[in-house]
Amino acid sequence: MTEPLRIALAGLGTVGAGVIRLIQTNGELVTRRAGRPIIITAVSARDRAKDRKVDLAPYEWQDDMTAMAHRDDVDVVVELVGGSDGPALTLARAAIASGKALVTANKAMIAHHGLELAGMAEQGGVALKFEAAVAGGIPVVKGLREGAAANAIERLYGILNGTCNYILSTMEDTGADFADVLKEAQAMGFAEADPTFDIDGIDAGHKLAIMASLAFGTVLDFQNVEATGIRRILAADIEQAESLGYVIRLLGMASVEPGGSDGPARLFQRVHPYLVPRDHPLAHVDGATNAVVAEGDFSGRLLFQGAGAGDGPTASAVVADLIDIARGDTGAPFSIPVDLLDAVQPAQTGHRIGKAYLRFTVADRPGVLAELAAAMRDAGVSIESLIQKGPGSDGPVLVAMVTHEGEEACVTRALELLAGSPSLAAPPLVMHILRQ
Ligand SMILES: NC(=O)c1ccc[n+]([C@@H]2O[C@H](COP(=O)([O-])OP(=O)(O)OC[C@H]3O[C@@H](n4cnc5c(N)ncnc54)[C@H](O)[C@@H]3O)[C@@H](O)[C@H]2O)c1
Ligand SMILES: N[C@@H](CCO)C(=O)O
Ligand code: NA
Repeated sequence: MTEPLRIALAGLGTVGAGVIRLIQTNGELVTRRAGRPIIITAVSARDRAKDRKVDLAPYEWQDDMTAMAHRDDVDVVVELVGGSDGPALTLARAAIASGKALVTANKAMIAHHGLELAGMAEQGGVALKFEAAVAGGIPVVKGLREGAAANAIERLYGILNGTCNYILSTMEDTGADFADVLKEAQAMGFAEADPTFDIDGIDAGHKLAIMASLAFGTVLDFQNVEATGIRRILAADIEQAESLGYVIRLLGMASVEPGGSDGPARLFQRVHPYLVPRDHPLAHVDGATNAVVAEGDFSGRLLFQGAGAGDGPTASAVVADLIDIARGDTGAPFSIPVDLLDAVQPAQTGHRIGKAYLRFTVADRPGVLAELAAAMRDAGVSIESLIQKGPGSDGPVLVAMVTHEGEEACVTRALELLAGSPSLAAPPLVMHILRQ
């Protein structure tokens, strides 16, 4: 029999326990596909006594997880601890430095330190794999790195955070407000340890930055992802978007803008709540599901959809990476060797053309609509449709507008003109509209 691939598992929470369950359940199938057995030699987590509903008896327990990086009976370290820095990063560096392959589900660590780790892995001739880090069980890293590798990717976008999608689609179905549904989403177990990472778009930003590097061959640049989350979305926004023919989804969106005579190419990366036309496939992605669209110049539109989180789907991605390693894949983790990735500046967004949804919370008195309209006129924003919805008493009313296509800078200018106006009872909300 061929030599087994021996792995050490650090972190036995949702994903770690899922990996053990998968290997115990599908071991034979995994061996046949990998061409050799994948066996767990050692495991490590914070609390040895905890009941994880999986049998840990066959594996050696190791209190010091970093020591797993130095064991002679380990070929691959699987990091399922989490956190961009701290023990996860220490372990990852130690594992690669001592010639082990590394598999991780840790998008925060890869978004912050992925290129450093990939550079170390390339130099050491070992694999670094992170399929589980981006959209959980959906094989989107493989999709971009392998399946779509022959294409220039023109645009990449998608629903990258299950918690936010669950919140938005539940608000849509039930009319409930954000705060109530957030509590439900946390109880579902998808939310990050710090749920602000989910609802402020940071988690989606981690995933977008990783995918953008894979898709465009650019230096991974999480710091320049422009991220806005979903905290300020009201049930009324969802209702008004619906009456205008849209649903609201938190999307990550990335593209490379060609340089031309204006200078070198630039990388656009944005996480933002978008209005998605009801006939677009992403409008039908509900609950905690993720979906990624990659537009290749030869492949056309590719849509990857499935569970972006949860023990089973995420374990499926981790073990798929282990199977690749067992088969001998030690290719560049980001598809192109780190030294050859293009270093690009972040895009300027003011000149981007698109439609926007603007929501104003205004005092219910004469002249307010005229004031909004005048600001739009003076900033060169053309309004396609407008809905006014009020409480029917003296309270503030909501005015929602969809603009015609125009430069984002014009919308920004209109909001500047209205800043500080006593007519506004709350800061306006702007959402972009997805271009088909
Ligand atoms: N849960 C999901 O659905 C999901 C999906 C995709 C990616 N991920 C990523 O997978 C990783 C693990 O997520 P999870 O949901 O399984 O987390 P979890 O909190 O359920 O488990 C974390 C595990 O790491 C251990 N751990 C934490 N800090 C430690 C320390 N200092 N020393 C030793 N052990 C320590 C804990 O004891 C626990 O066993 C994270 O990077 C997460 O972002 C999770
Ligand atoms: N918190 C993440 C987990 C999967 O990465 C989500 O809600 O999508
Ligand atoms: Na994935």
